[in-house]
Formats: sequence, structure tokens, C-alpha cells
Amino acid sequence: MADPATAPAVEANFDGLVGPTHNYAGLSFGNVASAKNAEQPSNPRLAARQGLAKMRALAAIGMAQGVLPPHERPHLPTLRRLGFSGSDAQVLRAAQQRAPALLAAASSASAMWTANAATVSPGTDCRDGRVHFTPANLCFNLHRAIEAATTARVLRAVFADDRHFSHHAPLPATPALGDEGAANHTRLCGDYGEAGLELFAYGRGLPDEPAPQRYPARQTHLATETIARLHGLDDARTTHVLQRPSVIDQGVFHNDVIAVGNREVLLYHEQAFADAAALKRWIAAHWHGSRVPVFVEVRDRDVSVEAAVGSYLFNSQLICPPDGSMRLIVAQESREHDAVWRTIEGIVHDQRNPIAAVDVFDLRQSMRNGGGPACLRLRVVLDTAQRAAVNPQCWIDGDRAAALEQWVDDHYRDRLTADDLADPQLLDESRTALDALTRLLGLGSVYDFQL
Ligand SMILES: NCCC[C@H](NC(=O)CCC(=O)O)C(=O)O
Repeated sequence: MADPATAPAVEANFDGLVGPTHNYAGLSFGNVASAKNAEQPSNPRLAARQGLAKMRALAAIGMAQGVLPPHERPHLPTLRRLGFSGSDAQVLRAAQQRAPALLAAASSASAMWTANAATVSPGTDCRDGRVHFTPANLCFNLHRAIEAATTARVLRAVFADDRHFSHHAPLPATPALGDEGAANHTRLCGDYGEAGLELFAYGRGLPDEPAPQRYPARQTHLATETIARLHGLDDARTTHVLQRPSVIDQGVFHNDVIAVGNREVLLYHEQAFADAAALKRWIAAHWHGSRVPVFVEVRDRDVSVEAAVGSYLFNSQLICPPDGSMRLIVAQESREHDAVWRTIEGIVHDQRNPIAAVDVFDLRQSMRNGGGPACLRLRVVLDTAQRAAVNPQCWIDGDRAAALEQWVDDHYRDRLTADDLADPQLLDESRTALDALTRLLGLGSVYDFQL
């Protein structure tokens, strides 16, 4: 590792490892891909391998790349809480017969999308200098709401040192405080170690603000304000912006489907925000960073909202490897869409922004549930001391990637349908796999079946 006295702060990416029950259940109303692919057979092994390939590649170019474990699924404590009893096998069978939707919700591998695991503020933005985490309550969907308790335990196991890390409880799980985590949160700065501007996007705000008509707005203004207060952010460097309701109605269920920020760059679709011009003015007026802010606005006539939702162009990762250059990490679907790919090439060639390269990844298994490159990762800015305090076994390098690939090959199926979710054998396989994983990642006991 570089000399601690001079090493700059980094933006680490913690990707969610896809779990053994990855499947397509059509659980997310307002998420176009989830609805479209409902009841298709899935391939959990391939899904986990695709995610690991991205982690491996980013680690290989010098990114600080971490991993967060999948959750225990099917989640028997949820099914028991909902009135199913007897042996595990009896619970699964009864749930399948009497409430298949509940079995599907209790079986989703949705914790893979760690952009929704929590909102994270870097220490330099927070009053007490620690990195602050608030796990998302994800209360809009049952299959996601059951993630919060395990996520809270996992984050404490990975970021354990309370001299460096501060963990808040998820917000009360009620519609008025709906919170979907970092997918609606962007931070802009000069260098990662400088104090930055924190932008929180929300879809449901004050009663007099416009709201979507067709699809739900999952993120609330009350939640974003509460998180900013809990994290001890400076009001002068924090803003809360309304998503344009019409884009939510076209499938933009999280803001990271239509905008992405990194360091000094904000890349967004012209319709992403209710008032993009006001947001740009606010950023310019409050900016203190060592670089000037750069706005890359994609016009509707170049990429329609429908094309943005179909290709996940804005769900790309914008990253800076250690040499300080900037590159886009896009899903294969962006490569395959002519207008989107032309736009990406235009951005990469345009000298007015620092984005200089693009890498394409096949993440199709996740994309079919509406999760692209950016959904799969939680960003955590860390200075040298904070980085050294992270659970060391959760960092990815070539060896750990190889160990996890082997683990996937040992434990995962390559085909799963709704019928399989009640198979007691799948539950056993999943628990055996996760028990081995907690040892591999040095996490201690984080799952209900281990407690
Ligand atoms: N950030 C991407 C999140 C995608 C996630 N999809 C899902 O949960 C689909 C699951 C299913 O339909 O089987 C969601 O909508 O919250």
C-alpha cells in the first residue's frame, strides 16, 4: 500500500455478491425489466460469475474493490413471522401453496444491488470526521424491506472500527420515510479527500410538489433530510432535488437509472431532475473543490428516456483509477443500442469532460431484474486510515476473486425457476454456501441461521 502520509483518499466500490437464489419473480412494480422478465428461468451461477468478473477487472486496474455477501434466502424467519409453521420444509411447502408471492419475496437475491444497501457519507463531509452509514429501509417492497436488518449487521462486520465508522439504524419503515439508499445520492468533489457537495434526489416530496401518476416514487424528501441530519452534513454543502415525475413514470425507479456523478463530473439525462438548471446553479454557487464542476447533459433527442431505461446508460459506473483518469463502466446493453453507443463515444471523445475511456461488461443476469453496473456497487470514500480499518478479507484481489469463483462453482445452481424456491434442498445449499462464505470473508455470524 502507498505511503500512508501521502496516499490520497480513494473511492472504494463494494459490490454485492449475487446469492444462490437469484431469480426472476417480477416483484418490483415500476421497474420495467423486473416486470418484463418475470417467471423466466434464471442462472444464479452465471449471475454471480458476471458480478465477480466486474469486481476482478476493477481490482486489476488498481481500484479499491470490496465485496458484500448475499443474504440468507429463502428467509425462513420472514415466512414464520407471516404465519407459516412446522419444519423448514413444511414452511416452504405451505408458503408455495398458499402464498407464492410471499415465498418469492422471501427468496429474492435482491441484496446484490448494494447501491440500495445504505447511504454513505465520507468522513470529510461529516461533522465528526467519521464515515457515516444509514442502511436503507427499502420499505416500498417486501422483498427489499427484509434486507435492512441483515445489511445493518453486514456493514458493522465489514466496517467495524467505531473510531472510523458510524452506523445508524435504518429509518422507521413507513411510507413517509421511504429510503432506497445510495442509488438516490451523489457526491461531487475536487478530490475524494476534499469536502464535497452531497446531492440527494427524491421522488416524493412536499404535498404541493408534483408526483408520478403511474409508478411509485420510492425515495422521500423526509428520508433524505433525515439522513443528512444524522450524518452531520453541512447544510451549505447539501441539497435535496426532486426527480422529474414523468421519468419515474417511464421506469426510472431510482435516480441512478438517469444520472451518475463522480468526483467533479455529473452525467445526467436532461429530464432527470425537475429543475436541472437550478441544480447546476446551486452546485456552481456552493463549489469549493480543487477542480471545476463539469456537467455532461445528454439530450432527449440523442437518447430518449425509454432508451436510457432500456440500455442503463446512466447506470454506468464513473470511476477514477489511481492515475486520476476517468472511465465509464457500462453494461453490454449500452454497447448494443446504436444511439446510446454513439452518445458514449461522443462523451469519451469530447475533450471538455475528463471521461476518457469506456469498458463494457456482460451483466445480463442482473440487468434482467433492472440492476446495472452502478446498482451492483456501494461507494465508500476512505482515507488511508479508514481504508486500513476495513475488514481485510472483504477486499478483492486476484486470489480472493479466484476463491470466490470456486466457491460459486461449488455451491450454485445454473438454473432456477419459481417451482424450485420451495425445494428444501435449495435452502440447505444456500445455508451451506453462506456459512462457508462468512469464513472466507471473516465476517463472523451475520445470518439469522447462524445467530
Ligand atoms: N438498483 C437496482 C434494483 C433492482 C431491484 N430489482 C428487483 O428487486 C427485482 C426482483 C424481481 O423482480 O425478482 C429493485 O427494483 O429494487
